[in-house]
Amino acid sequence: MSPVRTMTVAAADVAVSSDGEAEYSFAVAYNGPPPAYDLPRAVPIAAGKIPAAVTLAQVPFSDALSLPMVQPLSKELKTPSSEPAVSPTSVIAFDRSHGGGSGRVTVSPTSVIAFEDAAAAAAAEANDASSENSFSDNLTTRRHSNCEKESSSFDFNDSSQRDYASTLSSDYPSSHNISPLKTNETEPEHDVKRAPVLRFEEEQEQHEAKERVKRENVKKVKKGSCYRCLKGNRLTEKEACLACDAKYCGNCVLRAMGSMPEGRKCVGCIGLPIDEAKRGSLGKCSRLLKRLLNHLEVRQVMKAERFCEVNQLPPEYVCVNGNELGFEELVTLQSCANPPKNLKPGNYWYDKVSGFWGKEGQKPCRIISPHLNVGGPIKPDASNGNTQVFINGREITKVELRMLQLAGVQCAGNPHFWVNEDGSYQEEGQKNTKGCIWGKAGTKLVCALLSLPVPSNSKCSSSCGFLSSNVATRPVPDHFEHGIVHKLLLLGYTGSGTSTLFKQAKILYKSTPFSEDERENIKLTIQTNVYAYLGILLEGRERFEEESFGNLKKNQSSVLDTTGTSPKLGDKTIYSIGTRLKAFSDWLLKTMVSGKLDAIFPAATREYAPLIEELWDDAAIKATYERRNEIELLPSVASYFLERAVEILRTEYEPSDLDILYAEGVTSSNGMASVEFSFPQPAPEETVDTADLHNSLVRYQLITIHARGLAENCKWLEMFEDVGLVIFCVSLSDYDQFSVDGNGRRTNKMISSRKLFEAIVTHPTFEQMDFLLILNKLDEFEEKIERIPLTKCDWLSDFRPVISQHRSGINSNSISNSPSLAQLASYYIGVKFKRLYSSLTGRNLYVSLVKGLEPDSVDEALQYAKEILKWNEERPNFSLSDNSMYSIEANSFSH
Ligand SMILES: Nc1nc2c(ncn2[C@@H]2O[C@H](COP(=O)(O)OP(=O)(O)OP(=O)(O)O)[C@@H](O)[C@H]2O)c(=O)[nH]1
Ligand SMILES: [Mg+2]
Repeated sequence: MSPVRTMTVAAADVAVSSDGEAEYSFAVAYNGPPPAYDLPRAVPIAAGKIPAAVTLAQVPFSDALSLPMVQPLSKELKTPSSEPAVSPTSVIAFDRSHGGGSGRVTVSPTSVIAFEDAAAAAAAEANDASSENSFSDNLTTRRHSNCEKESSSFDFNDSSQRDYASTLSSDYPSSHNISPLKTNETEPEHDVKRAPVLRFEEEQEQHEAKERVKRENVKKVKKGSCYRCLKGNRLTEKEACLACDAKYCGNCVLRAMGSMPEGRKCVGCIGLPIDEAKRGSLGKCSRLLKRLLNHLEVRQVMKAERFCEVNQLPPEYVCVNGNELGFEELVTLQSCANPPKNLKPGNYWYDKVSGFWGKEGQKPCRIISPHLNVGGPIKPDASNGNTQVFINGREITKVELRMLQLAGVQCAGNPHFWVNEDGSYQEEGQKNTKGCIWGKAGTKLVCALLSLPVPSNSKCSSSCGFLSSNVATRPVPDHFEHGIVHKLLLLGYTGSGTSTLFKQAKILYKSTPFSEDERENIKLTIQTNVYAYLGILLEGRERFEEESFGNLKKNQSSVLDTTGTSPKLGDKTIYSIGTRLKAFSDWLLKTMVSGKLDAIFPAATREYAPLIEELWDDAAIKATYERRNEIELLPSVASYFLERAVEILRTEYEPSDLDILYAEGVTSSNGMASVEFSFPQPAPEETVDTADLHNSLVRYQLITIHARGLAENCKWLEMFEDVGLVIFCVSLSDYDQFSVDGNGRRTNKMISSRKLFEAIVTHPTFEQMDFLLILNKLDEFEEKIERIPLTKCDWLSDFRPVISQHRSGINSNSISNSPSLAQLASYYIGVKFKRLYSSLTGRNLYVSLVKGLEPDSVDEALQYAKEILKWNEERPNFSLSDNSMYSIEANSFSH
């Protein structure tokens, strides 16, 4: 018997004759090379004469050899309207003689499966009620998808094929549990009464083929539209089939999915395994379904989805320590106290002593229940470690070694450790426990940063008794344990704005950006800062006072020159203050010089706060503040705080989010900080694609390291080999700023920034990593560039902007159309960095222009980072042409 090829119907027309009976005709569109023989023809037949097959009774798989058959109905099929629970599903067999004789079309009997429950019947009724329109709609839908499918599944050139069968699946439950079709070799022409013989051979392969075809279809429907009605767009709320990912809008989902005996699957996918990528969403009902079904139905469908047999993970898909699991092992693994969550098919390693669990060849991703009898013995190279340090017989990875070192475990001399489930460890062959890896405060945080798992319960803390600090006992989010978080590493030269961006991310994406404790600490930092700003202002006052005296003296001598008399020198200028304030000023400046401001001020606030009001009201301070632009050391942000100095320096002051954003020095005490978040979901009233919803659940971890930490030979950076994207921040307004090193050498800050950038992008850890350059402080830059030329910085000395006449005022109406000087200059700087990056790495740099103090601007930049990560995943699908987004020039800018 020749193999049977499934062919799809390319076009179907439906007409209703005058007597109310539907007439059907089918045609196959073929766009391939001209065949050497006559093509088969589709002959219109009367729908009423199509015999239908009844439901194939539950045929046990083991009975497959008995070749179950769909029996032809003894009576003729009624029209859909008269018999709603039975709908026509046509099978067309093309019978072509060997050697390319004239094609004949055989329309073979229809297979029909009755609905299994009332809900499905109701759905069918609803379908019928919508009468011809919806029915022809459905056909049109299929016509669209099938037209595309045809070219790949129909091969006219294969002359060995004799029979071609095409199933046209209906909206009603249909051929899904009538397994692969095999028709008799020779079908009598127009024999509409004989049933095809159905076999269960190669069921698995056929299912897979069917699934493949469906997936192909899924790809071909216009993006965003419903797979049934072809209407809607990306924003239309939809439900996706768990098996083939076909997406249906609210109007179509119940018709497409019927009673959902296996959860959310199209009727045609019932019996098919789910797409493993969707395993995590099993049993998680969408808003759309909740609206369409009542509470009880939702529960039933979700329960079926989670527990029905066909949706379970096949045990043999999971391989632990080199052994495929058996059914019992899988049950053991999944039902233990602390199972690997969202277990997917794959190869894993499992350290039965400590409970460490990971993907084969990778670092551990979770700590599960120990001592489970699953899989074989662990192999030394299970995680592909190369450190010569072993834990329970497995050579650990570099990142684990780093974690052990940070946890204070002595790792010199290539030790072999025996680590127990509670984290206590000893060297192999020795009796004494040396300590507990979870013992050191902060180990868990380090693990979080390194994407290493931590124990999910407090067992280790109680047994080791070491964990006392806040950090160590803070619950570590679940996703850290799963390692499904995208890491973004934020770096930049001192003062570039990394902390500001970091805080913006917290404020933008966290519901509680700062805890009470953090706010209390930040309050003290802000108050200390304000005293420091006051100190700088008072220092400026002294300078201005001296200058005034100098000027006065000069004036007096010139008066003396002309008059010959010596007028009495006044002992006051506009910048002079009274003795009380002078004493305070002297003391404050002395404290600042000694570097003890931090230590003294939080405590001294209560004592000195009353003086501040007096100080701020003083005319000399007001006059000094007027000239604040001349005080170099006073940061621009100081005015924000100084203008509210009295309020801020009161003990009852509580910083707002904006205060925290503007505050300097609040991000990290030890040079490193991290925050994890998801990009917010769209507002509930907006309807969204489930893919967008999924996106909004993806977790991101933004990690920042202070430039100081980077200076120490970038040694921190080795820990970040699994970062998805490095965000490097440069302050645009640094181009005219200079820093002075210990030897008194002045270096332009933009050049220092560039040097750090060079060191980071050429660091071995980041060899293959993408970089997003954030050109920050655009607001400051826009204002500054009008006053100070970019050429102040040697590196930027070849900036020759072409200023259009429009901009220079000849046609003031067109100003908005021509780029501003700031735009030209910022693009120029971006391109300078792009060229530098490209020359160092051969790759292209993404650039974003940002105003760090504006939330929307930072949001845009971080969303851009998210897109870059997404592109990275999809990159194999992009062609890297000159026009692509990876181009070196300005087209990978975002602002
Ligand atoms: N005008 C303006 N000021 C900004 C912007 N971004 C940051 N700043 C200010 O620049 C100063 C330095 O910003 P930070 O975020 O502390 O910079 P940093 O890189 O963390 O600096 P260090 O931690 O001191 O190395 C702060 O006063 C910020 O308020 C911006 O886009 N525009
Ligand atoms: Mg900082």
